[in-house]
Amino acid sequence: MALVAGVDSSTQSCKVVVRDAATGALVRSGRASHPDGTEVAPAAWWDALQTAIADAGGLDDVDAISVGGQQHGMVTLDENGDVVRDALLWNDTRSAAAALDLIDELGGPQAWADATGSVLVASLTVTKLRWLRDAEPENAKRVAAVALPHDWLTWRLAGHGPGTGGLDQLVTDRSDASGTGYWSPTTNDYRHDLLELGLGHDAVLPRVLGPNEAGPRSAVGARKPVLGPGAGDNAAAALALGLRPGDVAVSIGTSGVVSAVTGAPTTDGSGLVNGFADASGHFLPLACTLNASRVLDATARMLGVDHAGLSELALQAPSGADGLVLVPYLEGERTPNKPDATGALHGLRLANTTPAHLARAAVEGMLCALADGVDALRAQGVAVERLFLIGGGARSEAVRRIAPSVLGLDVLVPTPGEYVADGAARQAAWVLSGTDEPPAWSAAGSAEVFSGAADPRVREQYAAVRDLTAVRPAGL
Ligand SMILES: Nc1ncnc2c1ncn2[C@@H]1O[C@H](COP(=O)(O)OP(=O)(O)O)[C@@H](O)[C@H]1O
Ligand SMILES: O=C(CO)[C@@H](O)[C@H](O)COP(=O)(O)O
Repeated sequence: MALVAGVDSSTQSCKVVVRDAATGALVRSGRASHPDGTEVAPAAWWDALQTAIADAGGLDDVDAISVGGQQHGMVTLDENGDVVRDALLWNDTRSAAAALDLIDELGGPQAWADATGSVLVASLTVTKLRWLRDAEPENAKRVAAVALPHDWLTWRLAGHGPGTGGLDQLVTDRSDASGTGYWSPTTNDYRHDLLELGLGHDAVLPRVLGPNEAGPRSAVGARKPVLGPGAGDNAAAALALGLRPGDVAVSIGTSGVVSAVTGAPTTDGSGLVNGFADASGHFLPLACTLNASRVLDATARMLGVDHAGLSELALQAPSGADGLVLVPYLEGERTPNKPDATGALHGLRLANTTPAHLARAAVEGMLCALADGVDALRAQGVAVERLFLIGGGARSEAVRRIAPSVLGLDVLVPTPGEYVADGAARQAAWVLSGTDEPPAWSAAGSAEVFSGAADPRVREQYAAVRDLTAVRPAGL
């Protein structure tokens, strides 16, 4: 039995699954936590990967491995392969002004959407490079190569690292390259001119492998498993779910993501939909919020309950929480682009100031932002017939039961699992097989269907107040 491994190096943790390459059966798994914060030393991801691999029983019997991971994070390397500074993550908003500058310099939002599939916001890597050029020019000058979290971990698994050089051995895939702001999903080419516009000079970029193209061999694991191209986390999840036309994945992790696999690229000049590539050779239009599972975490904390307690409370209050609306911009927001916004509670009355109402408002507010994302995908011509709910937040009973009324469709909840790591494992099996198509197995198993009538009032009351938010006070 050949075994493959898949990794999800996500914002909050690292997960590893080991699966049977032929059947997809889960053999074992492991995990480890990542540090908090939007600025992280990449070494912490490497340490967590080691721990998660050990927790998953090691790689000695594994023949192929692929790494999926959080998108966009800026990993800068000097010519020796040393990290120049801590990575800025996808949810770090300090480059919001740089995004606006770059948009102006290229000729407006549509110019970026046409060139790269996406209008720039602070999440995209090129804006972080511009911030680096302006705020830390000495660091910017030392940058010899730019990678993303999954590229860097793949490179480390191949035996490279601080002091080894070997920048020309960096590899990536279409899906993650498409979130940089200097790669075109339509032409499949880097735009070194846009990289230079951001960073101020050219640099080595990882070679973009095809969806089932073998990378280097891993230095970790007795059999020196072949490394797959890896993927951005959302593309990996789509590969695990085996999304078909009409299927939309709604992921509630640190980020809230609505995405679909399509045969044609999108170039949304409004910026609501990022026109990314997927991990199967197609496209992945995607709307992403900065505020999803942590809105639930924070509300549970405020109420002094755990996730189960929050869910119970939310289900005690009526749909619409008697007019209480939570706008969930706790970390600023990306979709819509409001990097300096804060969250807000609207409609407070004596009748709705209960823990149950607050819990319900948190679940509904978080889901309303995702429902806006579903609408944004529809506006780009994406068919929305089936919604798959995944990510840590999909483990919440309240989220599952309230989602149909807010999203306006039944939701399918696959057996809770690590779909990003599973998609990476499926990619590894694809690379190992050398076939044109990925292996027939999907990791989704059977999905539980949650139904319920749409309650348009919930979205109406949210739409009425979602722009009424305060800006984060200076210095905070
Ligand atoms: N039962 C639950 N209800 C609500 N949220 C949950 C539940 N279980 C886990 N979470 C939250 O899900 C998040 C982790 O999900 P995950 O998809 O792994 O995130 P990420 O990929 O961003 O690291 C955490 O914020 C965690 O608190
Ligand atoms: O920025 C995006 C997508 O564009 C996020 O989806 C990140 O890729 C982080 O994902 P999670 O850690 O929340 O799963």
